[in-house]
Amino acid sequence: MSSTATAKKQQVSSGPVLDWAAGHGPVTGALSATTGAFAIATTGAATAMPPGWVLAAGAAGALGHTVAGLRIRNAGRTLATRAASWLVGAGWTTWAMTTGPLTWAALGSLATIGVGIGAAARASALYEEAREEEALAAEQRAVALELSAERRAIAEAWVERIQRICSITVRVLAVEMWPTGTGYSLDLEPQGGITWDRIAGYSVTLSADARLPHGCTATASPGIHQGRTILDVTTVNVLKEDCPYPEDYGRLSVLTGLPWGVRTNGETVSAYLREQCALVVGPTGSGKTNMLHGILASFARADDLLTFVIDLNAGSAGLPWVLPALKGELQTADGKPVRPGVDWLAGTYEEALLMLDAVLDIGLHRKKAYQDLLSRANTDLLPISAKIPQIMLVVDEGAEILVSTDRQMKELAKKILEVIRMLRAMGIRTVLTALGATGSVLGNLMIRREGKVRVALTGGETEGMDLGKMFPGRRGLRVEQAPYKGAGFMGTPESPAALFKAWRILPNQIRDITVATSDRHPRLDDVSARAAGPAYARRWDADRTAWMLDLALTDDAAEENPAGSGGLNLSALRGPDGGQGSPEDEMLRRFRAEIDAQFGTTPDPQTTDQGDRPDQPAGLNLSALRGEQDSPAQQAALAALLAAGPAGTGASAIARALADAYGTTRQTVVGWLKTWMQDGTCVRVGEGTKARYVHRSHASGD
Ligand SMILES: Nc1ncnc2c1ncn2[C@@H]1O[C@H](COP(=O)(O)OP(=O)(O)OP(=O)(O)O)[C@@H](O)[C@H]1O
Repeated sequence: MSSTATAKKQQVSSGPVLDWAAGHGPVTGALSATTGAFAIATTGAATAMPPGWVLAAGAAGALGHTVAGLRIRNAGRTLATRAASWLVGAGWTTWAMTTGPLTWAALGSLATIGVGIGAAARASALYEEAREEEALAAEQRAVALELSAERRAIAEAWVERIQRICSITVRVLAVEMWPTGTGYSLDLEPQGGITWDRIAGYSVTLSADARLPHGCTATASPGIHQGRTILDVTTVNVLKEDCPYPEDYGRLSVLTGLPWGVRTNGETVSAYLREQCALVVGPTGSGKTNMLHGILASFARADDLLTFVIDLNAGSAGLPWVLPALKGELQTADGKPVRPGVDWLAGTYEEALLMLDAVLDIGLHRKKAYQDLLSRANTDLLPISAKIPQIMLVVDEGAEILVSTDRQMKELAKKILEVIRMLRAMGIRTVLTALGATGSVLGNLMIRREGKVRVALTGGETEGMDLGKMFPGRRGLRVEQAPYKGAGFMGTPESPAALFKAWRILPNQIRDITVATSDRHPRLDDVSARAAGPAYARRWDADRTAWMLDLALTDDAAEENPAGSGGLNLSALRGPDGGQGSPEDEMLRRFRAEIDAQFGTTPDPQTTDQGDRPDQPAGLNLSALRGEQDSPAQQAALAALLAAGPAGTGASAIARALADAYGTTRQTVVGWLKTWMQDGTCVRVGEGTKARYVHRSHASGD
């Protein structure tokens, strides 16, 4: 008894060993069947295997495949083809075993059977495929039928409603259900040359007639051409819910749009500010400050924007973006200090004036200095990039500054308007906020013309909220449609004014974004930094940022000691005799030293031989806050200065002396020397490259 036959018998009876549903292509299937049959026939003939066994195995094979085929719902003809292949194969094997498999007749008929099985398998595979596709298509047809029944019902209802209420006959060309499930859009063709604004005028009545829930609207806007209208119908009030600021802090660009919130259909609404200025109106409590943080977040995420903020209300709009970094509370993943999320923050009139003068100087200088670049690029718009960043000037309650009658405010207003009027091409744009959309704010031609990105946060407030003036030509917008904090209307040249919700952004997200975007902020290009001069370079100096820390200290002190007699005392803000610093002092000192070393935007003039004059500083230089005398390196520097005697010494010589022991850079020594000069510890003799520093104990004797 041959072992092959036994094995085959075992396989047939043991069932699970064979996978009857195992896939074979027509060619491999036919090959496998014929070679298998031939092998069994030759072995069977040689070992005198009873031919009946092969027939039994063939019948079992046919049965197994039929059962498996039924299970996966193969077509009848596929089952028949498979079963027939098994039976024909088994029949040939039985015949060949009795008559001898190695004859021309046996081999020829086996080849013919192989070709036959292949062809039949191919035909049944094609048939199965076609069957599957047809089943799928039928399923889709059923879904589409159901959907189109719903769409048809919507279309019919709106054709009837518009006819009844507006007396306008419309044809509905399409109904698109929003993927968010919060409404749908109708593509309408009003008959008789009627335009979209006629339907828009009936928006409120149409919404009421459609029994839309509160906060939902039917808003008409222009379609693909003048004879078409899009009617957006919201059926779920998404404005009521909080929309948290998305956790993706990915890279943005002013050229590709800055997302500021979401529409009622869940789509993101973006501002394109390369050429446009923006106006954000919101009465107290409407969520304006929150929205401003969302805007600053979008600017921080862009790698071709630098943000300058003016907030005369104690800088509160910009402080959350600056203070945590300035106080050294933040660190990047690799332990580096973090750059503030805005590049310049002015909280006082004087600082705002400095900033505006610098911005105007930058703009005017860019016009001259980039002439070549503009002609090479064949454009009159400065090509903005990470190398030549756009400056976004954000002025909180700026619209109120523009209409103020106060002398100082008028001075600022004049400069803000100059920026808006003259510096579009040179990549300087503004975002102004206002408490109300009143005639006095929107009466300004410059704002109307240049500030077409407009946001009105209503918070349900109707006073001073003239939506008609804010979004001229856009009918059917009513304050009552958005009575929620952070909700309102936003319109841009690209996206007509409609309801939207500003993302809710929390302080910890501001900190996270500050960290995540720290190494993404561009540097002010050299041309601009030179034009802006010391006003820009020294924007983080102690005397100019003291107010921020004072505010923080006042807050901390108030918390710790209501009487106001305690609290933190940062040695950076003290005189040299201030004594030991707290851990906060140390952190501040380290932050300033590192940020000076890493983020110098332009060379600090005191680090160049000729520029050793305090009246010509440049670069992000926080050294003025380095007043502490408690670091060993600084003590060593002081000792070197003393040791130099009346002849004095230079910053380079001191840095060289300290380099090995402390790794101190020349820039750091320059900072110490400057502080010592200011507090009288040393004096400078000589100018330019001949400048030497002499300790006061030697200088006074002369
Ligand atoms: N987009 C928003 N989503 C949800 N809630 C918001 C949103 N914006 C603001 N709020 C809520 O409204 C409150 C007031 O917001 P915000 O301080 O931004 O208003 P404001 O208009 O600047 O008011 P004020 O001028 O008094 O500061 C917030 O504390 C928050 O609870």
